Amino acid sequence: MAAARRVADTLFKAPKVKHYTLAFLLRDNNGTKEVLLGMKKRGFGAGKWNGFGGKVEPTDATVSDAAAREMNEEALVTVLGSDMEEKGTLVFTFTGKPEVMHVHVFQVRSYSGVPSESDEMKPQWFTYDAIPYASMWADDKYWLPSLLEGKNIVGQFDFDADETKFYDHVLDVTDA
Ligand SMILES: Nc1nc2c([nH]c(=O)n2[C@H]2C[C@H](O)[C@@H](COP(=O)(O)OP(=O)(O)OP(=O)(O)O)O2)c(=O)[nH]1
Ligand SMILES: [Mg+2]
Ligand SMILES: [Mg+2]
Repeated sequence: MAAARRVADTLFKAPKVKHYTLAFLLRDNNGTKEVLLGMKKRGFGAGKWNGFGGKVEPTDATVSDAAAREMNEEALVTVLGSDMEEKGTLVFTFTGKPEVMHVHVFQVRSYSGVPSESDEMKPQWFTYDAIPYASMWADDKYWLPSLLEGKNIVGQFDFDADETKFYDHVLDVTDA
């Protein structure tokens, strides 16, 4: 549990911590497992494929509710906070930025509606062998395969100021 210890110390020492959600919608498509990713159209991480999520707001009752709200806003589906399955924590630091990002990671299998394009995301289903890691955040290939295997993750990635590569990381993967 080395990563959990490091994450705890980073959060404890950070001048400011901002909470985010990140959720992956999963489906079984006639026996083939698929995950919904969205091409981010604006803001932080624009031009990258990612799961759905965003800032936890003071009006969200819980982090799970925030994850469901963001999924609903960005993929135009209906998901309940109670259907969000917590899968772990990722912490991101950026050189020169005092603020630390605390990302709460979820998966969800139960939803209604058809994923559709929103102002922020253009959704697309991907089979697990076709995840576009080259067009995702640099850290994702370290932990997303484990997440898709059903594992839980705790990690920290310390990025350079330009947000393109990380110079240090710790990651714990545990069975669910
Ligand atoms: N996969 C992955 N996701 C990341 C990384 N870093 C990072 O912030 N994210 C996620 C967490 C959030 O889901 C998202 C950033 O939040 P956001 O900018 O989409 O916030 P939001 O939806 O509230 O946006 P807005 O309404 O304020 O425009 O990106 C990363 O390294 N890998
Ligand atoms: Mg977002
Ligand atoms: Mg938001």
